[in-house]
Amino acid sequence: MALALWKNFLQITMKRILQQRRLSLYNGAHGYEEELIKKKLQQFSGGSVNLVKEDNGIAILTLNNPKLMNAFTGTMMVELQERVTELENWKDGKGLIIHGAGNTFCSGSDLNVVKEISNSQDGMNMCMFMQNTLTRLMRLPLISVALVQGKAFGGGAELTTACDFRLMTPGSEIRFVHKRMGLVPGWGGGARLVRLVGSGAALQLLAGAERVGPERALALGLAELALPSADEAAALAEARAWLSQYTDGPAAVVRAAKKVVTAARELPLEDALRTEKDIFGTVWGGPANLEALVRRPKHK
Ligand SMILES: CCC(=O)SCCNC(=O)CCNC(=O)[C@H](O)C(C)(C)COP(=O)(O)OP(=O)(O)OC[C@H]1O[C@@H](n2cnc3c(N)ncnc32)[C@H](O)[C@@H]1OP(=O)(O)O
Repeated sequence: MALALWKNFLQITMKRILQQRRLSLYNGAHGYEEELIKKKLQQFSGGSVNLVKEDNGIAILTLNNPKLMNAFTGTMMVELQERVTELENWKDGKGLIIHGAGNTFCSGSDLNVVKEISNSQDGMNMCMFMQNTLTRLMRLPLISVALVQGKAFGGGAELTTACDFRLMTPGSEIRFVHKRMGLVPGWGGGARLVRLVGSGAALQLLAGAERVGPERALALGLAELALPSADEAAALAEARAWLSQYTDGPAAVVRAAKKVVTAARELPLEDALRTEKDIFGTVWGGPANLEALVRRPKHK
């Protein structure tokens, strides 16, 4: 009995590791040393990344380091990876809202950490670590929203681009300040920004380190909605209500919709079509489909 349980545990663990490898970009073959960089990042503690999974299938992920405008310390980078793993294993999940504590989003990586890992090996490993995490975040079968309150700067701006949607409160700003720090995006925010706003606008935002408020973000297609409330709790309630219109309904169907879009966004057409066929097979004749066939709703 104990042996069977142990074997089952090993199988589940192996499956999980393999799934994470598939969803990640970098492994040892790319010179990436995950354990090394995690050990290094653990040396720079402070703040936390908190996750609350609600019964309605929406999770709230809070970047919590308000003393430093929610800048990412080393331990927060590691915690973000852990929270993403938790979300990958949340089979009832449908939506995700990422926001910052203290009514501001995130001021990027903690500059104290940046200084300590400014050598090339640590920098490359940190870059691959964060790209892996944000790629897995982007590929979650959850509809994700960055609720931008206050400032989303540097790595914080990059994080917003790993979400499906960005909602901005009055007075908030997304700003790729990297150039002013002698940098370019390295957490995948450059590649994602070009796909969101096109190469011309992306170049202006990166090379000009331009401030993007709600109005301009809407015009660029960088944000989907300017929320009316600047108040922290009210804005979160508005974001939850906005997201609910898309997460309403059975988890299997909402998750399948996100998977179809992820495949179409990332794969060449023929591969995307085949993947779409496979995902279609998971809902065709499923409980929601059969129930709808009985109900025969009119889509007026
Ligand atoms: C991946 C690449 C990257 O992310 S590179 C990092 C890019 N980020 C930055 O350079 C942000 C630098 N910070 C700022 O420009 C300002 O602090 C901003 C965010 C505009 C906020 O200004 P303001 O509202 O006046 O607050 P403040 O400057 O007094 O900040 C409060 C305390 O927080 C700190 N803080 C802020 N951001 C960071 C950061 N990224 N790393 C470390 N500390 C940060 C400030 O230094 C300040 O701390 P203290 O009160 O002076 O001890």
